[in-house]
Amino acid sequence: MLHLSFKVSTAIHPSAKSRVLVLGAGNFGSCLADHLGDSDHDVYIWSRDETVVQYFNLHHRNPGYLKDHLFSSNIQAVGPDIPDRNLIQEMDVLLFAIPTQGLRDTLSALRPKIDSHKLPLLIFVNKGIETGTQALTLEIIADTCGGEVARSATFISGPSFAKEIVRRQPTSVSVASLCEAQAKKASELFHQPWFRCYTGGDPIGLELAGALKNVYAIAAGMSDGLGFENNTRASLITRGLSEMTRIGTAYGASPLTFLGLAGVGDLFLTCSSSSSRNYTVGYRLGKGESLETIIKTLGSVAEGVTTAKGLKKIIDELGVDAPIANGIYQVLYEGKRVQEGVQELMSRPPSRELDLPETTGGPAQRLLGKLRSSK
Ligand SMILES: NC(=O)c1ccc[n+]([C@@H]2O[C@H](COP(=O)([O-])OP(=O)(O)OC[C@H]3O[C@@H](n4cnc5c(N)ncnc54)[C@H](O)[C@@H]3O)[C@@H](O)[C@H]2O)c1
Ligand SMILES: O=P(O)(O)OC[C@H](O)CO
Repeated sequence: MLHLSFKVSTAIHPSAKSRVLVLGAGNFGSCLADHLGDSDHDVYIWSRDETVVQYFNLHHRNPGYLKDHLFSSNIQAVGPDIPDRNLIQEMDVLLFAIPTQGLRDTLSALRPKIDSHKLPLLIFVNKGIETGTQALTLEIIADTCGGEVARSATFISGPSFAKEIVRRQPTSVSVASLCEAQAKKASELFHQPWFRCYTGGDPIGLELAGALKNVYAIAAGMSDGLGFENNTRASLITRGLSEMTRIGTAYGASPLTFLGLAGVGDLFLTCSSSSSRNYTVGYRLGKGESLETIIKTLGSVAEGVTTAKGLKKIIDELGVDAPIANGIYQVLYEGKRVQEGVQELMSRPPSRELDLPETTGGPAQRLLGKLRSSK
C-alpha cells in the first residue's frame, strides 16, 4: 500500500490550540478526534458507553470501532453521563458525530449547559434525515437550541471513510454554514495536507447531498449484489445524481452543491466501495438477506436505511419524480422483492435526461425564514 508521510501543517493553523469536545465515539467521532488530536488540539471525546471511556483512556484504542488504530495521546475520553456544564463551557468547539436519529435528544440535553454569550463553534458531520419529522440537522438545531445557534452551525460532508482518514489517506471535504466566518473557522481547524477543506454557503444542500447519497449507495450495492456489473452501477450513480439534484433543487438548495464533494464526491465513493455500510446493506439485500438480519449484524449505523423513510415523505410532499428513491423505500419497507424493483425501474417509458424543477425556495425558504425570525 502506498504510504505518504504528511507533516501536520501549522502554517494553516494560525489560531492557537483549540479545546474540542467530540460527541459520539463511533467510527467517525473517533476518527475526527484523532485527526484533531494529531493536529495538536486538546480533544475530549464523549461516549455513552462506560467500557469505551475506560478502555480508551487506558489504551488509546477504541474497543468497538477502528480497533487496530492507536489514537492520538491528545484525546481524553469522558462519559458515560452527558458532559457537565464546566467541561462544555471550557470548549472552543463542540463536534457532533452522533447518528441523526439520536441528535435531538443529545442537543436538548446539552443546550442548558452551553453559554449563550460565548457560543462555541458547533460542527455537525452526521448524514441523515430525522424519521417522523423529516427534519434536517439545521432544523433539529433550530428546534432545540434556537435560530441564532442554528445560523452559526457548521456542517462537514464529503468522501470520508473513517478507516482511510486515520491512515492519513488524502481526501477533500465541503464545509458549509449560513455564517461564512464560522465555515472558515471550521475549515481552518480541520484543514491539513491530507484533509483539504472547501467552504460554501449552502448547508441545506450539503446536508441533503450527504443524507441522500446514502440511499443511492443502498441502490448501487443492491445492483452489485444481484450480479449486475459496471455499466449498471455507472448508470445508477449518474441517474442517482440527477435524482438527488432534482430533489435538492425542489427543496430550495443550490443544484451546484450536488456537483461538489458532498454530492458527486461522496455519492461516487459510497456507491462504488464495499467499505460503505450503506452499499453493504444494499449488497446483502441483493444477495437475499433480510433487512432485519443485516441491521442486527452490521455493527455500525447505515444512515440510508432510516433516511429512506424521511426522504419518501419529502419526495411525496414536493411531488418530485424520484423512481430510484421510491424503489429503495418499497424494498426496505413495503416488502417489494429487489428483482421486482429493478424490473419496474427499467420498464418505465423513456424520458428527457436532464430537467431541474422550477423552485421558489421550497422547504428551504420556510426553514431559513424560521431561523431568521427565532432567537
Ligand atoms: N464512518 C464514516 O466513515 C463516516 C464518515 C462521514 C460521516 N459519517 C456520519 O457520522 C455519523 C456517525 O457515524 P459513525 O460512522 O461514527 O457511526 P457508528 O455506528 O460507527 O457510531 C455511532 C456512535 O454514536 C453513538 N450513538 C448512537 N446513537 C446515539 C445516541 N442516541 N446518543 C448518543 N450517542 C449515540 C454510538 O454509541 C456510537 O458510538 C453518521 O451520521 C454517519 O453517516 C460517518
Ligand atoms: O459507510 P457509509 O455508507 O455510512 O459512508 C460513510 C461516509 O459517509 C463516506 O463519506
